[in-house]
Amino acid sequence: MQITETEISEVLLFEPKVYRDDRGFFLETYREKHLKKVGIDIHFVQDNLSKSQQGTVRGLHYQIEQPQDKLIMVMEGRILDVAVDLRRSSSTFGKYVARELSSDNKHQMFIPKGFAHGFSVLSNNALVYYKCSDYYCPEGEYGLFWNDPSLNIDWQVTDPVISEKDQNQPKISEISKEFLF
Ligand SMILES: Cc1cn([C@H]2C[C@H](O)[C@@H](COP(=O)(O)OP(=O)(O)O[C@H]3O[C@H](C)C(=O)[C@H](O)[C@H]3O)O2)c(=O)[nH]c1=O
Repeated sequence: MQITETEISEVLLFEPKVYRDDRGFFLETYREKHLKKVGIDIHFVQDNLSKSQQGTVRGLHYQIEQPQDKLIMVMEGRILDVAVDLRRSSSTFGKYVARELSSDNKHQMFIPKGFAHGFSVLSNNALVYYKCSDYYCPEGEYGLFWNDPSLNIDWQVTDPVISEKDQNQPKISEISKEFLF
């Protein structure tokens, strides 16, 4: 497993070793010791799987109560995965990391607590599987408007498919500090 920092150092890109042979391929999707090796001591308690059509944008979401670290991977298709820094004291507050994750490149993104997460679907469909270090807490879940001009995220999709909930999320400037990290 190759682990590299992104331009926001706490957001990491994981590149698993892929073993290919005449039958296909094998890779280990997760080993706790790989996180420990880079000083991350967390325990994932919930795994999620979502399927989305081309052009979907899911997010940007985060939990204040029961904040979640996430390890994102793509089982089918191609997404642009985005993490936005919502840590008020961070020098990269309001900045984001975006990486293409796909069933072809098998790359994974580790997104720690303190970040909002979202993704856009660049292929016909995308099956996105991710591990979370705390449980879903609907009453503690908050969102950030996907198309906030101050973030200026290029989701690489036209006419995005967005949930009504996500169309009505606040811009970062509209979020009061108790709903930030
Ligand atoms: C997130 C979640 C949702 N649900 C239920 C609640 C709704 O009835 C249904 C769809 O939920 P939602 O529309 O919030 O799903 P997404 O838009 O994919 O939300 C996710 O989008 C971004 C990309 C994230 O990183 C979060 O994990 C999560 O917020 O699943 C659950 O039962 N458990 C869960 O952990």
